[in-house]
Amino acid sequence: MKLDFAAERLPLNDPAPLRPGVSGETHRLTDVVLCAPSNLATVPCCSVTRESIRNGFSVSMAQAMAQHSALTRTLSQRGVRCHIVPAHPDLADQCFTRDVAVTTPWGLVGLNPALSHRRSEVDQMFAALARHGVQPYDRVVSGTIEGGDVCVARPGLLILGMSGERTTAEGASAFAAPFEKDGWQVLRYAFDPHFLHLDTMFCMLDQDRALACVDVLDDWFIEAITAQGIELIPVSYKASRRLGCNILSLDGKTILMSSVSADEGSSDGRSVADDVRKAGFDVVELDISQFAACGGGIHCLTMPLRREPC
Ligand SMILES: NC(=[NH2+])NCCC[C@H](N)C(=O)O
Repeated sequence: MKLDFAAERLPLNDPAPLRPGVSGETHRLTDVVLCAPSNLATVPCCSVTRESIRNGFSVSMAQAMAQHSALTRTLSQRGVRCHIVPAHPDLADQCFTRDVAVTTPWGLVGLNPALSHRRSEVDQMFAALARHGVQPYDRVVSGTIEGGDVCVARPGLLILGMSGERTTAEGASAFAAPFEKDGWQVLRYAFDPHFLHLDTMFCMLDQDRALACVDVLDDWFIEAITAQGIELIPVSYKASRRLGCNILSLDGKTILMSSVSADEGSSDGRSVADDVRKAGFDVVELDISQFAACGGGIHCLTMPLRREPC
């Protein structure tokens, strides 16, 4: 079934149009924005994709479309409304909707991607949203910032990654301003551009637990997170490179994650999914190998538009 952007959910005369709002990464997800990978290609703009190219990988469009459909179907089956942005032929990374906008407690904020080939993705998403009455609340125009570096962890705590290449200190500050004004604590984490985005190394599972690639995260960051009462479930570097850390929490209980197998780099012969299951979560594993080879996982493929409570 082809899902048009919000078509069935947001009739023009809808008395209660969708109000974007997210105040925590693990509140119940009701609405999410995706974009089909119709034009997915290996752009050598991150370390993982460059490795794929070196290894002779090229995208199988049939597999990418099938994997993305399975993701959309899984979300729909779990009661999440999927809003699909039309794919533009010039935008090879457009399926990674996470990076171009972030929903905050006050509404949708357009970001300022660092890479020129990703900049117009913001306009594409906003045009699709506008056709259904959803308007952005703000847009970052100073510095650069990409959504993979933004973790609205839980009410009162915002975590921002800054590699200096994708997200700069200036972009992070511009995004953080309304949070700081509202009294949120903002944790800024600077790391090497090799790791691309914060969400390749750190993702919230529920209010008090997160997956974390402790091998590569700085000690001070691990301590700062732990001091927040957030327990870390470790993910190996190899598994996080396969986007094993890059998960989507549907409600703090159900986790959509990649089926990275144990021999692709998990500790003690267990997969990351095994560890998350053991911690008591309901895990749904999906094959996203085509996207992982292009540097993005399930967190990158999904841009939450509303979570409740928000
Ligand atoms: N949130 C993320 N980690 N997104 C991954 C984006 C991957 C994409 N190839 C890029 O380099 O921009």
